[in-house]
Amino acid sequence: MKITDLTLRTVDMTMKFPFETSVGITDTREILLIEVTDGEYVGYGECVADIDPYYSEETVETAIHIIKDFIIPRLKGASIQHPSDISSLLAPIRRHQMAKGGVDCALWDLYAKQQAKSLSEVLGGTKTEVPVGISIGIQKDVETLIEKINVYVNEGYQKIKIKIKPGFDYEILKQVREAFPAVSIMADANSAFTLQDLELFKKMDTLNLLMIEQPLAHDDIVDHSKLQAAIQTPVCLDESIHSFEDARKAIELGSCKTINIKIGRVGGLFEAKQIHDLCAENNIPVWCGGMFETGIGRAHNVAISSLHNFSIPGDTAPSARYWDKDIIEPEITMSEAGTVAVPTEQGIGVTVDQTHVDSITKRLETFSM
Ligand SMILES: O=C(O)CCC(=O)c1ccccc1C(=O)O
Ligand SMILES: [Mg+2]
Repeated sequence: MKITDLTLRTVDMTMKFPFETSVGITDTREILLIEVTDGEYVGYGECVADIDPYYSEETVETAIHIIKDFIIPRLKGASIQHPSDISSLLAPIRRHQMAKGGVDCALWDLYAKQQAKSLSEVLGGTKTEVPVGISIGIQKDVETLIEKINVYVNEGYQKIKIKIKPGFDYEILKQVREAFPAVSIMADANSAFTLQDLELFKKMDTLNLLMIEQPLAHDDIVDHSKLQAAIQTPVCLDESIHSFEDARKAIELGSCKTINIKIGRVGGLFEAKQIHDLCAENNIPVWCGGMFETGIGRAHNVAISSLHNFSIPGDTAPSARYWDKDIIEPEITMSEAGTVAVPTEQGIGVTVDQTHVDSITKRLETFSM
């Protein structure tokens, strides 16, 4: 692969509404974008790190540091034949998955464009559209939550994910289930509970939830295996899984029955595909999580979701979910049936609105490769 330049760009974007999880509230984001070019094509990636270290130890600042001071020097000295080489090239850099993931995605997009293929095709995707779920932040009361769910169900979303935390948990989910007996409903705790809450999870176990996502500590697979043994509802791991090896161990321990694969959390598309394949071999369905991405990150999420074992609707809501104006055109839209089309154009299949991106750019630095 020919690469001539790599550009790091951060853009300031304000979400349509503050989004609360058990970790905190997100309303404005400084988002790190990675652009790689060979002089003819440009590949785009998005680093999903926040500006602060409360959800993840990585931040925009740490990612810029790791990319500038360690990843770029390794890329400069390497001969990359295929983007699947990047994962092993960057393996000596310990962790920093989100920094690696942004660069990895940009290089996969560039490669697909050089091959005149869609990213989905290069990854081995088989679907022409993917089912879409929606993630709903913690609301001020259950009435507000039910009102929002009613709107989203009517818009066609195929999975309703409800953020929970201590005090906004079983009773809320019970009333939601009573209001929507047939809707596919899941809960995401973002590690807000412990095994001391086992009785609470046994009560949730009566609500026919699709899954309970990351109920326990962000770095745990042992307590999750004890919880999964005690309840029928599938446990889904998100924050606990940073790599293929984490997934292998979690499966071996019985810590989960499904995995939320986030490209950025696991270090890029190759690792995400490896985890997808491992789960398929173990009859464990997967789905693609979201991190409030721009259309660039969402386009990567749609591409990876086209692989066959991404059989559960992902958090792949369209551009209008979070942004008054996305940085791509056309924006990602959802059909009335609750699906997003998998682009057939080259690479990620979306065009960056360069005028708009330039107008919201906060930081910009280009490195020759
Ligand atoms: O981007 C989306 O639509 C999903 C957002 C979401 O749920 C989320 C957003 C930020 C951090 C963690 C999570 C999560 O899935 O746990
Ligand atoms: Mg989650």
